Amino acid sequence: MAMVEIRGLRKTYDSGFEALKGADLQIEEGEILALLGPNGAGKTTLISAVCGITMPSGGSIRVGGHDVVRDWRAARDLVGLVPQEISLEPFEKVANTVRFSRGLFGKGRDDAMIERILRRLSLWDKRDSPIRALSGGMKRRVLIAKALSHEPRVLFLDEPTAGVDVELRRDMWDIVRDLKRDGVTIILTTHYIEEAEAIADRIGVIDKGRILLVEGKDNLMRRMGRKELRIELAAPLEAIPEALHGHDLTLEEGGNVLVYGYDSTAERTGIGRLMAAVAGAGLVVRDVATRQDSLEDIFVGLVARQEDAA
Ligand SMILES: Nc1ncnc2c1ncn2[C@@H]1O[C@H](COP(=O)(O)OP(=O)(O)OP(=O)(O)O)[C@@H](O)[C@H]1O
Repeated sequence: MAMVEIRGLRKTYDSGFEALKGADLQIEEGEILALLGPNGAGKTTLISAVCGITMPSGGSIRVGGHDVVRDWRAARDLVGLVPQEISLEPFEKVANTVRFSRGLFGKGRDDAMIERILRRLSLWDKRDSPIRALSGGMKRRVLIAKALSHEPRVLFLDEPTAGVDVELRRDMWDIVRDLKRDGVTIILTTHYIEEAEAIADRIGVIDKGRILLVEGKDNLMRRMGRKELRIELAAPLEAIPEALHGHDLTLEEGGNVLVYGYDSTAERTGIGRLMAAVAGAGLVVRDVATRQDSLEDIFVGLVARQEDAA
């Protein structure tokens, strides 16, 4: 059974704006899913619907088998949310605010548990500091601690690293990986392809209220990863010589580089034939390099294709 099961999810806001247009998504227990999409794609709306903050207009959502509308209390119990915006009580102390969050879920006081969470997030030394005395990075950690305070099985992180520096971003990634090791299912939204590439098991791409694709990260890169062979020439060419016209080539960098696009998973890439033809045409090769599409290229391609189809 999937830990989170979203079927045909629609959300039309009171303004009449359709933020989700029938989204389907299944998230397995213990995986890290990165939901990638541009501004306004519907990421926050989707998370809010799963967490019971936004009422869906149609479709269904189950968490751990519990319907988030009919059986909201059981569903909500399983879910922790780290919101995008930092909203914390400035004068409250770190440990108290986390303890309070746990209480909101009707869970009994458990100081050992709170200590474990604070230690894991390197907040233990700050437990008696008022929130306002913390750095931005520490505040983000407090948000995570609060979300973990009732021991959820599923954690949503809404753009956890928006606007944070590289070091803190890497810290966040370590925290997320650590939680996964404990078996927590993690869904994070992000604008950063680098982030999805670094920590996700699977990647979902959402745009204009629709999930365009969900696929294993490695698979996605392999399936869609076109490769390029770049042949640097000793002398620039004005045009591609006739002898090479049968190959799928373009001339770049002022005629100094011949670029050959190929599918690296194909049985025959055509590289051997091409290199023989290049030598046969009397061209002197200075260097050869290959380049693979990044997730960024794939993502841009997907969104553009959807726009073409609309
Ligand atoms: N309460 C609301 N009333 C009307 N429209 C809304 C409301 N909340 C969000 N929207 C609209 O729904 C669309 C999706 O918003 P959402 O916040 O889910 O996107 P997002 O993918 O999280 O974007 P971002 O990356 O900018 O956070 C946007 O066009 C937004 O303006």
